[in-house]
Amino acid sequence: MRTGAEYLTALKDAREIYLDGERVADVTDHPAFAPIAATMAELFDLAADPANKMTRHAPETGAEANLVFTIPRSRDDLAARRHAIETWARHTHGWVGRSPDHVGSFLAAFASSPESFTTERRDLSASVTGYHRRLLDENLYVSYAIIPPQVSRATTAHAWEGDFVQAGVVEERPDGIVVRGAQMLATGATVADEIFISCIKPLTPDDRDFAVGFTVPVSADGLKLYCRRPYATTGGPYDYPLSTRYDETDALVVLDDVFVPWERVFVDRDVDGLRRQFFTTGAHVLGNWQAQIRFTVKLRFIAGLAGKIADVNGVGRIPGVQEKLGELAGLASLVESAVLAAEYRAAPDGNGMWRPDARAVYGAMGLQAELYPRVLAILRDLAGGGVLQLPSSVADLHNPATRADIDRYVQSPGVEAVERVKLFKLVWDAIGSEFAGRHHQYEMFYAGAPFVAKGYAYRNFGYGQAIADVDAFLAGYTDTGYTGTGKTGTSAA
Ligand SMILES: Cc1cc2nc3c(=O)[nH]c(=O)nc-3n(C[C@H](O)[C@H](O)[C@H](O)COP(=O)(O)OP(=O)(O)OC[C@H]3O[C@@H](n4cnc5c(N)ncnc54)[C@H](O)[C@@H]3O)c2cc1C
Repeated sequence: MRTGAEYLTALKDAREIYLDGERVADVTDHPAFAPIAATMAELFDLAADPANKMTRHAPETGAEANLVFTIPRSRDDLAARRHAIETWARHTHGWVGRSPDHVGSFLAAFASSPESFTTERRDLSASVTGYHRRLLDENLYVSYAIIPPQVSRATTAHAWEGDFVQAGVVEERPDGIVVRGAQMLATGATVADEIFISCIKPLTPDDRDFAVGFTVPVSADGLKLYCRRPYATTGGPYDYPLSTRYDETDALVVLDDVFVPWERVFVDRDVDGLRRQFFTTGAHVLGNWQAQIRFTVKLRFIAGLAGKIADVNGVGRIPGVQEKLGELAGLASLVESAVLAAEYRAAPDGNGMWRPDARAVYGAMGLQAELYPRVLAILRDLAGGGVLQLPSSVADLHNPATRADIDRYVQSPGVEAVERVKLFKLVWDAIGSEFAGRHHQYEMFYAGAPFVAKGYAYRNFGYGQAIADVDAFLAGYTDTGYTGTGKTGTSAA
């Protein structure tokens, strides 16, 4: 199994990353990227340690592989997968959204359904299964960019001014395709091995050239990453304990005529193929189950922060405060329950891949855009001004001239200043720093805009059965009395 050190060595390649108008020479020693690269390396080391039970035999390769990249073929496999995902998520307390298990889950599900990548025009099934074997063998970190750049949402790319703003095929060669254009928003790509580029937003037949799915090494010729402002450099670990460790960085991916060989192409100018890729294969539900497992861990951590603030501030016994903590506990438990319900109601699909229950996964995902802001609001409410009644940085604790005042005025019963300041700086990094603001946006948008996430919940709820139950009830009486035919008490299976 690939170790963290091996992963870090592999990042020292010719990747073209731009930050503040300059090209980044080496992500592993750049202050904006080295911390998250180190965190990802820790994840690979965790997976490689047999004590963590994160590997299992993969029939596709005949060797031990990282469990999070394998195809779940039984209920036990799903349970083991959840444990492995939790092990990684607990390491970052849920603050790293795009750890390698996210896109890895999509890729595993793709490979479970090779026929979804076969059309009369082209058979790309061997590309998908071959790439999955590489993922298992090489333990790769793949990130993705599957959303068109936010140019206009009034139309799709074919109607935009300028050719190939969204990534599309400009040329076909005997050995592959040449891709030009951009795609958003590749979280983690700066420190990934490879990027999966595709489009999950619905396209029209006129967008055929943009209907692609393929992987490229981050160091591919012509591939550029334009990063947003980094947060890892905001301050030190005491002042910004989350920013300095877990800033995944987000980047716009630009492809300047990047050549992609056929063995890396999964969907080639096939609008329906994109839907099959994400939905017929079960990739979307398996990948987003990972996201909800990770979210569960983060919510428990936030609940822990809230409970600790209440303790330190001496308000934990007040019924009104317990009500707020109770609401937070309820929200966290709801998501955890959805994760477990998805596993409990999982079933094998036609290819024998066990799919987490879509209603449970999408039910939680559909609520996330309201749930996360509510969770933050409760934490803000409990924190009060404590997150601002803080020294500007740890330097004030190190200066004897200021330390005495901080020791005297920024403490709580049984909690020395250095510990109280530490806690409240952590809380600020969760609710108020730029890192926190990005996380707020992330949880609302990572699976699509809120209206999109609710669309999944709507379509997978089983409204047909729910409406049929109401119809059956309505049929049980008329304006003259009971008909005797109405069934009550039916419920969706
Ligand atoms: C921090 C962060 C990390 C991300 N990481 C990744 C990643 O790793 N990989 C990746 O591929 N993507 C990633 N994304 C991108 C994410 O998938 C998109 O943000 C998401 O799909 C929504 O698209 P959009 O941002 O273009 O919003 P838009 O589609 O432009 O929507 C923005 C808003 O416009 C309104 N709106 C637009 N269209 C409609 C409509 N038809 N009906 C009703 N209202 C509408 C809604 O208010 C909507 O919320 C990330 C996003 C964020 C914020």
